Amino acid sequence: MTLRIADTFTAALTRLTAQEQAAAKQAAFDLQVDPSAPGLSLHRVDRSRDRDFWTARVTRDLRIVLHKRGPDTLLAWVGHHDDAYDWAARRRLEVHPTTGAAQLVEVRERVEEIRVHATPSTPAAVAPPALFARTPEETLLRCGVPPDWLADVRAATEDTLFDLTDHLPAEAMEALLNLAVGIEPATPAPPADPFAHPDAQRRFRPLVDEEELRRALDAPWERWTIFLHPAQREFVTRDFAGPARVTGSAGTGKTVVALHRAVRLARDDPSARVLLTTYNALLAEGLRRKLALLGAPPNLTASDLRAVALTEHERLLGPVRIATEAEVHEVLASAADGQPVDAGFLRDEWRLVVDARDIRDPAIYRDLPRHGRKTRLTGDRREALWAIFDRVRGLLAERGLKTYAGALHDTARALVEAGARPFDHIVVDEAQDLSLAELRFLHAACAREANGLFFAGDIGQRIFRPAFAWSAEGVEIRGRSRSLKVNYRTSHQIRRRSDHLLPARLLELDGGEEDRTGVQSVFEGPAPSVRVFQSAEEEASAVARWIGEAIDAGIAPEEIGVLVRSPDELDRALKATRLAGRPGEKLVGRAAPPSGQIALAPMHLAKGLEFRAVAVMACDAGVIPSEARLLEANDERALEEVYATERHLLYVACTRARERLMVSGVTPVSEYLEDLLDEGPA
Ligand SMILES: Nc1ncnc2c1ncn2[C@@H]1O[C@H](COP(=O)(O)OP(=O)(O)OP(=O)(O)O)[C@@H](O)[C@H]1O
Repeated sequence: MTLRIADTFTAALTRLTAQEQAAAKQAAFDLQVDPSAPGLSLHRVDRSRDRDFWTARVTRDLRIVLHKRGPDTLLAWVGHHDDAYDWAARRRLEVHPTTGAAQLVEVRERVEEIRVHATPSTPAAVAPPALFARTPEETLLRCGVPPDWLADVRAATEDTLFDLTDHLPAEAMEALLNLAVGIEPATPAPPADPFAHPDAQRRFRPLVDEEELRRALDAPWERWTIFLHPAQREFVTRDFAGPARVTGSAGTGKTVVALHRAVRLARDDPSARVLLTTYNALLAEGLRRKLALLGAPPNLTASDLRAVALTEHERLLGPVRIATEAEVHEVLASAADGQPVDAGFLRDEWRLVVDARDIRDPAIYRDLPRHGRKTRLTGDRREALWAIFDRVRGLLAERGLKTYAGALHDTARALVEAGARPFDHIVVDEAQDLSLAELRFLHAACAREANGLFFAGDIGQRIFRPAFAWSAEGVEIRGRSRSLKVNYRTSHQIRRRSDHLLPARLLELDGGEEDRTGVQSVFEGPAPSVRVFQSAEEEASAVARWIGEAIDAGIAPEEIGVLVRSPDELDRALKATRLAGRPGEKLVGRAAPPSGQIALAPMHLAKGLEFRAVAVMACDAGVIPSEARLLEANDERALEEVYATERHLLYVACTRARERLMVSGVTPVSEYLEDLLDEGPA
């Protein structure tokens, strides 16, 4: 027997109470062991056109809907008795005549309430045109639209297309959204096995053993644990001859790819040492939590980069103490004592050039092309500066200190010299924020070229580290980098508005270009609210009202986040939540939102989190972009960098929202709000 689980089953399971879920899971296990066990009292659903639908008894009132054909059993749905029979009566499992994919299709004539044809709020004179009125039928069929639904699709306008979301198979809906923006459906040859079609693989997953069934049922709301998009699956399973990368805007499932790929590599070769890593400890903790849902094999380590690097340093070079930022500043000041050099310039020159690139030779410093640093330096000036940097290294060594970048460079060198590369495969999440030293370390730590380094990241979300050309470090991903285009996290409305913050194309220093267009969200929600207030009090009251509305709409406090630019604005967030009668909890230095409470967080900490509702507040001029950072910028290039990363930060904050987003500030507001205020074309 082949037992499969449908995504409709996991979705239905999440709608049950915890007690009902436990009972349903037990029944699913019983079914896997013996689908004809008498306790399940199987009944055929006589009202269904599809004679292969059955129900299995879970409790007096709960039923699992099964589809049984030949040796195949599909867990299709679960719910209360009458709902279960109704659900099955309205469905058919069929093979799409054009794509050849297995589909659970809603029977058109049984759907009474479909609004597609009705446009009561729009007078006929201004009714928007039907999107696919002239599209050939054959193209719609290639999208996977079930033949019964062709007429509805033809009648759909921009305003009504999303009404079809609950009725059409998800893959057909996505293909239509693509078609609406000019992307033709891909047409793989129909497979011999309808369940082997990439569209079907997203909806039906064979369960090989009890362990897999347990994992699928333990976290049914995390649908990514079982149902991957074909583009995601490709990144997971594909073998690459060299370093490769998955990109994509916020919420397109890059982390999901990184997790599955790391697990896949570790399972394929139990003797391979696999590392899943990211740039900070909070994000690594998040990865470990998610990895637990996939059942990580023992040869897979998930850890933050700093911890991995310092462990390797200790193994090869002994323990190290990393200088704090204050210690580095102090050493720089002592080394420059008496010299006429600007402290800010010196710090940047050390941090962004000499230490970042591990320049140890004065001749190299003298001849260094100053990409990314616009200040011109004469030969004499470079010599004087070099003398200072030389003293800096001496002082650090005297004090038994290394900078983090310095420790990474030393470890990378030691790894190469010893030929002791600790990992066979390394998967890096949030790779846009890797520093040059970190990339060099990773390159040195990875033993294999094929399937060696794999990166997941979005250059539009680079918020911490300056950009640099990866190819100059021997990491050549060009030709092995592609982006994901389906957004699973944010509603169509929130994604579209947040996208206004970034250009449609982002350039990379290697000469690569990332095209951010053509992304589709899989669901709709209310339009984001972008507001400008006269005072902080007014803003706090409005955010409080907005929180109240979200809670009234059934969103739990822990599903709400209030994000601000920096810890300095957290009190404004706290005030708003107090006014809402739900004082939030500040999320400083923790990975997970507090249970039962609204999370208040600075934007930098929001990476890795997501909430059903997000208020991004206190976006005033001077707050974002941060005035302090702008004042610190020493040259035009540094200024551009501040503007870009602050913009990315706001983008990160807005895209943590799944369903509802409010963005606000007190006048004069941040210049970035202008972009968000503009609703753009619908
Ligand atoms: N195949 C899938 N099916 C259902 N949900 C998915 C799928 N892939 C991703 N998701 C969900 O989409 C959301 C975003 O996924 P993920 O965090 O991997 O995106 P990301 O591209 O890494 O985002 P960001 O760039 O913001 O870090 C998560 O809630 C995840 O559970």
